[in-house]
Amino acid sequence: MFNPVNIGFLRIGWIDVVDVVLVTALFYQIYKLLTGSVALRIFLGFLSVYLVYLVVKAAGMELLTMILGQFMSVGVLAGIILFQQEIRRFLLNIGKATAFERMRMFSWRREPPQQKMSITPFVEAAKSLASKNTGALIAFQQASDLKFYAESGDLLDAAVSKRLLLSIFNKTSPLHDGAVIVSGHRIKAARCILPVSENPDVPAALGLRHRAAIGLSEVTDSVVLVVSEETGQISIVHGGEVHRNLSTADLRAKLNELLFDGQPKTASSSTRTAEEVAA
Ligand SMILES: Nc1ncnc2c1ncn2[C@@H]1O[C@H](COP(=O)(O)OP(=O)(O)OP(=O)(O)O)[C@@H](O)[C@H]1O
Repeated sequence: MFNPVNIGFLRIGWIDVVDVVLVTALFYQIYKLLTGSVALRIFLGFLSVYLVYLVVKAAGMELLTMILGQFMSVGVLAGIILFQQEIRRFLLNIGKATAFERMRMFSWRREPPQQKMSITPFVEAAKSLASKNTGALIAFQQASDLKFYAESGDLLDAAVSKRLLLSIFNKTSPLHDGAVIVSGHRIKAARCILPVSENPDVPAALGLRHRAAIGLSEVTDSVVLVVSEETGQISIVHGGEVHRNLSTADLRAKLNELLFDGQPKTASSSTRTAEEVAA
C-alpha cells in the first residue's frame, strides 16, 4: 500500500492508521452506549481509580499501588458484570449488522418477517385508549428475543385485534397490568414485566410505564408503544429514545418506519392502510 512514514522516533505504517481508526470507532461506540446512563458515571469512576493507580505506581507508593492493583485486577470481571446491559446492546448492534441477522437465522422460531402485519389495530386501539386515559404498554419484538419477558406474564398467542387490545388494557381486566408482547403477528403474552430503565435523565414526568418501555428498548431492539394513563399521550420508544405526544398519524408513520425498516412517512400517510404503507 504505502510506505511507513517516520515522524521523529515514530514509525507509522498503514496498519497503525487502521488501528487508530478502529480504536476511535470503538471509543465512539462506547461513548454512545454509555451516554445518558448510570454506566457512564461508573465508567468515569473506574477511569479515575485507574488514573490514581498509574500516578501512585509512578510515584513508587507501594502499599497504595498494591491495594489499587488488587482492585484493578478484578476490574475486567467487575466491568463485565456492571456493564452487562451495555455489552448486550453493543453486541446486539453488531449482530444486527451481520449477514446472519439478515437471514434471520436466530430469530424466535424463525417467524415470518413483520412486513405483513397490519398496524391498524394497534393505532386504533391506542387512539381509543388514549381518549379514555387508559394506560397501555405494547412491545413489538424485532431481532431480540422477548421470550424471557413474555414468560413473566400470561401467555396468550392470540391473533391481533383492536377488540382484544382494548379488552386487555381495560382497567377492570385482570390482564391490564404490565406489558403486552407482540411477535410474529400474534399477541404472545400480556401482564409481562419489563426491565425498568435506570437512566437518571428520564424526565420525572414519565411514570413507571414509560420507564419500563425505555428499559426494554435499552437492552433489546424492540419498539414499544406507550399510552400514558395520566395524560393520555401516545409515545413510541426505541433504542432508549422516547418520541412523545404522537398523533395517530404520527404513530402510524413511526410504527411503519421502525417495524418495517422503511423511511419515515409523513403524517399524511395516515389515511393509507398499514399494508399500503408497508408495501
Ligand atoms: N416494570 C414494568 N413492566 C411492565 N409494566 C409496568 C412496569 N412498571 C410499571 N408498569 C405498568 O405501569 C403502571 C403503573 O405505572 P405508573 O403508575 O407510573 O403509571 P402512570 O403514573 O400512569 O405513568 P405513565 O404516564 O407512564 O402511564 C402499572 O400499573 C403497570 O401496568
